[in-house]
Amino acid sequence: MKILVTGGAGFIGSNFIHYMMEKHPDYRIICLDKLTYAGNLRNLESALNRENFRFIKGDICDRELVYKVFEEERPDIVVNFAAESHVDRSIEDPEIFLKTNIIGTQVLMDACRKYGIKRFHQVSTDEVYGDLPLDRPDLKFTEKSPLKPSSPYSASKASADLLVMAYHRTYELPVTISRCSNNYGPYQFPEKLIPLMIINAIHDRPLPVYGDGRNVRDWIHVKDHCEAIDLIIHEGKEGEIYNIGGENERSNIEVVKMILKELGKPESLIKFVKDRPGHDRRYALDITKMKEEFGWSPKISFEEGLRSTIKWYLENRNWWEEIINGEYMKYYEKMYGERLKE
Ligand SMILES: Cc1cn([C@H]2C[C@H](O)[C@@H](COP(=O)(O)OP(=O)(O)O[C@H]3O[C@H](C)C(=O)[C@H](O)[C@H]3O)O2)c(=O)[nH]c1=O
Repeated sequence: MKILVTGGAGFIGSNFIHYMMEKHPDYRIICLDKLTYAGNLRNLESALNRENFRFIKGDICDRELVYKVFEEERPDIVVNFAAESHVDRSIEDPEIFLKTNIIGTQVLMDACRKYGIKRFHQVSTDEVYGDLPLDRPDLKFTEKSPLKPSSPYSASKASADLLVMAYHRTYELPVTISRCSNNYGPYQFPEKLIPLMIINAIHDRPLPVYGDGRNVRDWIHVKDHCEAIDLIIHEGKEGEIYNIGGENERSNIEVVKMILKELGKPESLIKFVKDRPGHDRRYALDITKMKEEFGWSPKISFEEGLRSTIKWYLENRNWWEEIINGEYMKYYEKMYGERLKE
């Protein structure tokens, strides 16, 4: 089996490659990644010298390159992780989100049509459904919930999902889509809540919590997400959408306090800052379909997963010090400088 993993040098993509290499050592894995600010070849260090692994630097929007990769490798399965994924950045500058997340998906699917494929799997997000109110804990999104994205990022992912379903209906492309909740774990770029808070806390820097900190996210360890995708690409039904969630809803302030406690740092580091525009209140997924079709449910508890993630960041300082000593601090200053002064 040959699997083309796009965006495989990013957080979830690289975790997926590690998961697959261990689970299916006989598979050939080809990683196509543009190596944007969020991609890092160091995430793939242990895979790079394996014979059954090939890394190709490139953009999924580059039709010529994508067709060349298909011509050479003839993958059986494509798993599309390649995406611009940070909501705050999409609010600052939506254009690249539309290009990579929508046009890139189209180019990949055109290649799948041209060269033939057993499965095209689109990695999507629970954000396509929009948000839920805090005072209705009984409500959750199912795969049939309407799409109502709030940010340019989630609108781009929802658009791509629609395109994937259209390619299935019109061209009978064998597709599946998974919509996952908030991931955490090793190799996550420190612009996202959990790694940003861990790294700030280690440095005794203020922890910028948006708004009142009561927004709720459903957290899942990245390894549980990878396991679910592995099941869907092999056993999922063509044309189907699957919600993947952690059944682990937490307010942001609760998560931040857990991180501080684990690191032995004071809560006085918490600083409430100006809210994110259009900030989604609560995400919650109904994962009955994954449970009933595959007997899948998340295995890693949040307490255990968060502890091991904090340990990973403490033990891999070189990894993130290299990041924060680069362009990162410019981004940080732009996003948080003013807000932290207010
Ligand atoms: C970076 C940051 C975030 N937050 C809040 C904003 C959110 O309520 C929550 C998580 O934020 P983050 O940007 O880490 O993730 P989401 O906006 O929930 O979106 C994430 O989860 C979905 C499923 C994806 O699909 C996105 O790709 C992924 O980025 O913490 C703060 O309060 N302070 C901060 O400094």
